[in-house]
Amino acid sequence: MTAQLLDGKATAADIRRELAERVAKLAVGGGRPPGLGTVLVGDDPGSRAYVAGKHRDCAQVGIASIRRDLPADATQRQVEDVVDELNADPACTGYIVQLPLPAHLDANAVLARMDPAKDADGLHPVNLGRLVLGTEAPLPCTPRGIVELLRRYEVPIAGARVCVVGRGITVGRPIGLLLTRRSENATVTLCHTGTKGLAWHVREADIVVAAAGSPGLITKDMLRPGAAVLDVGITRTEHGLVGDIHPEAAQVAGWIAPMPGGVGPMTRAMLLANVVEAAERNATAV
Ligand SMILES: Nc1nc(=O)c2c([nH]1)NC[C@@H]1CN(c3ccc(C(=O)N[C@@H](CCC(=O)O)C(=O)O)cc3)C=[N+]21
Repeated sequence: MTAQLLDGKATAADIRRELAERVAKLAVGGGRPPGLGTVLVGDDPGSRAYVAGKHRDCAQVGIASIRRDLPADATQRQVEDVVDELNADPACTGYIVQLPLPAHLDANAVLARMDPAKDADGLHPVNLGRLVLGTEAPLPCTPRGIVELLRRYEVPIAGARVCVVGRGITVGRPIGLLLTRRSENATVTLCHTGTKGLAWHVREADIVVAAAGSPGLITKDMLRPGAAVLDVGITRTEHGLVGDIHPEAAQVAGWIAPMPGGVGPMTRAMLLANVVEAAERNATAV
């Protein structure tokens, strides 16, 4: 038996087509067209590639894009000035600050300075607070992409036992909050570097979300046969990109979202969805 593919690449393409229609409707309504800003500091090749991908996605869906690149030695003040500028720019309806920022910068202070209404990543402290409260907010893109992918392939979520591996702010921490809402109703175990008996926790799970950034961490012997397994890890090695899920896991899993082609493209599609939704909220708010 081999696992069914959770095809993030194809699903993200479907979502982009749906969003392009919604953007066209916004234009008919005479509202302001959505515009996504990106703030990139430094010249990490991975970060550059992601940001370039986001601008290509925008062009495809009809979202304008605004790009602000700063040198690796930019000061806190220079980055915050760009944040202030995008907060004030009416053409920028949503934006992201590409993470990680260089170590000399205070990323939390930068995120907190954003206008929460323009936070396309859902990572502003006010929006993370809303996620805890369960009130309306832009949702973090990767967790939202994972839920959307599971829904479209009809992987049962309600009542499922989910094991999340990794407690990062962009994936591990928020996905537990999302999946335990009443509308999803999963039971979530959050594992991390302090977890004792990781294999035992993973083996209990109907759904495994691997977001640790540890190549090949999840092996086939750890999995419950038939489990849905989503690879969110990306490590750059001399052999190319390597995920957190060992390739042999596909022999045991029921569903697999691979890296590449799984959660990554969904993350990008959800960023676009957050921008379009913010623009729709603006259109009805006037
Ligand atoms: N403020 C902020 N928001 C983010 O959402 C954010 C971030 N910072 N910093 C970095 C991580 C990483 N991330 C990815 C998005 C798409 C792919 C993606 O599309 N991956 C392709 C392959 C990519 C490749 O070939 O390099 C795939 O999995 O098929 C990967 C990684 C968003 N992040």
